[in-house]
Amino acid sequence: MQKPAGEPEYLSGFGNHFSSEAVKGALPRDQNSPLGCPCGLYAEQISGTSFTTPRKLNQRSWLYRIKPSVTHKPFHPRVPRHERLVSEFNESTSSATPTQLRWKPVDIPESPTDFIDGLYTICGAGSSFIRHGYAIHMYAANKSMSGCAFCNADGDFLVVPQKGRLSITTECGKLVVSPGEIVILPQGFRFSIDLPDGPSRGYVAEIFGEHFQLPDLGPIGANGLAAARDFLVPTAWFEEASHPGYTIVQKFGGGLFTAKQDFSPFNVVAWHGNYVPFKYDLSKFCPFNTVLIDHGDPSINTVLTAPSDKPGVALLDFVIFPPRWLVAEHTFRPPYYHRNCMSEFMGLIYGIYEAKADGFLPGGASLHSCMTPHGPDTKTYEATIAVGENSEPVRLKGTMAFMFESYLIPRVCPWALDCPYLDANYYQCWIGLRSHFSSNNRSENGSPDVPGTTQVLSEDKGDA
Ligand SMILES: O=C(O)Cc1cc(O)ccc1O
Ligand SMILES: [Fe+2]
Repeated sequence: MQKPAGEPEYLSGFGNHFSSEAVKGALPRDQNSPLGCPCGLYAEQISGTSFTTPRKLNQRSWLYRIKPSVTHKPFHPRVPRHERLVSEFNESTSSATPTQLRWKPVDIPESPTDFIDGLYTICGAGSSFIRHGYAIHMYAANKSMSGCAFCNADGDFLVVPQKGRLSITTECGKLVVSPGEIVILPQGFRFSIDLPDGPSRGYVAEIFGEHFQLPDLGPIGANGLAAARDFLVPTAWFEEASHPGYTIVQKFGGGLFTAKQDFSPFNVVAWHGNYVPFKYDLSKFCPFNTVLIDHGDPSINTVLTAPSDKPGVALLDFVIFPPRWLVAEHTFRPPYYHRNCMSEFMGLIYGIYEAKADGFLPGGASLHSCMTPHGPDTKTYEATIAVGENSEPVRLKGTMAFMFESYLIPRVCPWALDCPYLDANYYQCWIGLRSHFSSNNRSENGSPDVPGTTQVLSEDKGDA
């Protein structure tokens, strides 16, 4: 159990089978569904995987609640319609473009806007109906949700706040999530988001038909990257008072539906299981990197991965670029120029991203789709070359960028392509890259005098 200052109580661990009770004795001890539950509660199971999913992947929880979720009036399409949420990506909802795209941070709306109304889809692939694919959304909001809870039947949300804390009430209890932390809100859980700091902005990856896992560590060994014990899960919390006209807002196939009930859905007195919302503080990440030469692939910084059916190929990886030491010798240290069969959506939580001297701002975003060339901008390239061979170890400080990377190629929503925040001049950041080619200069760094390089190489050979 942990209780950071000003926060609710949490349980810790990743993939554990947790138990929590807000009233002692409320959790049935010997079975899941007794004829009469302790304290007169109703037993209700929430399944995050099919009943027959293999045990090591199976996720479900048992909630013991004052009234069951089913006690509500019928669902109706929400009026007015939310025009900018998409969960099926095809010609009618979105378009394909290989162009490098970059967005400036959006302004926080002036009119009252809660998390639901402030959420809008940028891009995605596949479909929530066939349980395969993902959507990338962003949100900009200024007001707490009131008298309503959100429930996403389509997929799991991975929320990356960039500005403003999220105080989230879930059926399992409360989570306070600050910029620099992330939260997973699994498919089907009801939650309500308060904004204790007012203006709030951030990013959301939604995955269909999968759940996030910790990546395998391979030769890294048993420790490193995100540690299981740093994932925090809420403890049971409930409200009992009647709530006439309480609204459940259900996202179902990208559309929003509402249903009325006369009580709060946060009426779970006790629960147990392994299907739970959780948060993670990115500053706890233990990065690994090259200690001699070259720039490692970004997969080394994977926090969570949602696998596809193909080994090593992600439906969606969540990768971060945290503060760390850059020490590589005779190496171009920023990210290399590249084209990738995977598609890369990036965001910046704070600071400056190592591949972009300017234009990629906190709260902004970029999309480099399948095989679209990208890499450091001209300023970053020139500055790196100017420092040259004798670069000392450098500590990247005060920065947190991230990437959602997928093997499915995203289609982009029309409002994301038409909006004033799209940086029409993005391509200009590379146009200044000049040719340094000279057939007379064959030294590896393109410079005739390379202090130290030859000596270090021959010392290495001598040791072997
Ligand atoms: O494109 C990017 O900025 C993301 C990225 C970072 C990196 O260090 C290596 C490869 C890569 O795609
Ligand atoms: Fe990249």
